[in-house]
Amino acid sequence: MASQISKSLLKVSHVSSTAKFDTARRALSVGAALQQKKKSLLDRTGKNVVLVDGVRTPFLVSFTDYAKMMPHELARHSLLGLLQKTGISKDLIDYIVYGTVIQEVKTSNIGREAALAAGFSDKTPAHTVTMACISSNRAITTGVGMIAAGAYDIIVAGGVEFMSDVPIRHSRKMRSLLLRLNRAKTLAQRLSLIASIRPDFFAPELPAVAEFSSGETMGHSAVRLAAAFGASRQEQDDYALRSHKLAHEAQQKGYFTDLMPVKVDGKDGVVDKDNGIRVSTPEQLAKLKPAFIKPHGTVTAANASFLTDGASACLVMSEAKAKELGLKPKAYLRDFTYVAQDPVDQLLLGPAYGIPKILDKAGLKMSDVDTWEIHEAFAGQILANLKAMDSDWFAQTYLGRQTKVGAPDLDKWNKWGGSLSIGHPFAATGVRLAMHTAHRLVREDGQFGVISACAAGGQGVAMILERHPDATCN
Ligand SMILES: CC(=O)SCCNC(=O)CCNC(=O)[C@H](O)C(C)(C)COP(=O)(O)OP(=O)(O)OC[C@H]1O[C@@H](n2cnc3c(N)ncnc32)[C@H](O)[C@@H]1OP(=O)(O)O
Repeated sequence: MASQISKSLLKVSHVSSTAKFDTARRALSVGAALQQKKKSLLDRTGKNVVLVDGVRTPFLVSFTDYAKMMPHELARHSLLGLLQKTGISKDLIDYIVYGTVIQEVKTSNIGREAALAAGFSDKTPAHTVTMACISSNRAITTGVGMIAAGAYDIIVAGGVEFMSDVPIRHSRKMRSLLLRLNRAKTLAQRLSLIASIRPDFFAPELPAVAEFSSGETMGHSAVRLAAAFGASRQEQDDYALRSHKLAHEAQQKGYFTDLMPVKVDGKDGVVDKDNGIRVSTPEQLAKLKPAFIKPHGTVTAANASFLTDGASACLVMSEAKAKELGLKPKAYLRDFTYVAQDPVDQLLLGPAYGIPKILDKAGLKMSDVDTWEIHEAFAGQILANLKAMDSDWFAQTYLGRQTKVGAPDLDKWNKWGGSLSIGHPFAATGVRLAMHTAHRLVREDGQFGVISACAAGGQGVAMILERHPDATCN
């Protein structure tokens, strides 16, 4: 199994640079229309909900060019970028659903603050969702639900994450003291409280990218998961290298058409590229020390997703509404499901549960899927999910199936890189997955794309997008 994956990875990085993309480009250049090879999927909503288009800011390694901004400002850029790209008037937007994971305390409903900052009417409601790394998937599917319920017609969904500035709290002892100090009625009470301060009160509480119920960091969990499924350090490094190579190639070819440049105050020019894509050599990767469990852990800074700043936004409505407005949708949002499992030993296995569930629900086979866009939290997590899906034991023990789900075709898997290379601003990633799916379906002349991601809390999402006949990859 291990060597099969490694061979496939090598094959993918070779194939991606040659015949397939050239064929896709030729097809595009002659304006080839969608040739549906398979039956269209059933519309479950009665509204034929479509993803009209979506954008994102460039994803930047934290503490780089966005470092002095606030998260709602970054989110504002994505909202304005979406209006600019689609040409839709902001007055037509009925509702905004926006994701974030690590909340800036001053802007707890960041969707609302970002909308106001972007000049949306104060009559446009907005709420913020949080579901860890799948928060913007949750925002999109909340929008689908609102449209299906007939509550609204036109929804903006998206997400932002800003790891360059996260809330750091005083210790519990200090917080308690400060709150009591605030309520003290006399000078004597105040002085007595101040006199009770001890040095350990000053130790701050730093946020960790960790699971609340177990206290374990995501990275630590990924090391254990990779070990449980026998994903070696070499395999993880190979996968990470593949991700960076494919992202670099896609970036060079100008495929990231969902990017909207950001002008950062006080800086010359604009930020117009993701800055975490870094193709290294296998030797450089092999030299890196374990990042989480020392000295034997297999997860390093290079085979883990890095802390990222970024925001995204997309436009969702019924197909009829898009037609009425003269908009050309990119994809149908055909189906979705959420899964949840043991947050300790199966924290990052969302795709292994979500993918078979959504395919069964939609009546599709693995071979019907033309593009896979799967969130890469860690290379070891991706390999563990692939191995779980290709295991009869996993299928029988955990999925209640007689036989394994099977291994997806890696020639169709994350062909423009993924979160390991492009970056992973937690709540913004879902829209990036959706837009890469929609655009790849056009470039690769496919019909169905599957998105899946794991999330803290042991949860996960899987979605099916179907290419829209009017779709372009711009
Ligand atoms: C559901 C979910 O999505 S869960 C996932 C949630 N995400 C996470 O948990 C984020 C995980 N990532 C992290 O916490 C951090 O990125 C870490 C801890 C892995 C690494 O952080 P840092 O140590 O600050 O990384 P840093 O960028 O300094 O890299 C460390 C070293 O690796 C090197 N390095 C990093 N990437 C690469 C690469 N692709 N190729 C070669 N070298 C690399 C750096 O150059 C650096 O080398 P140096 O020490 O000689 O300067």
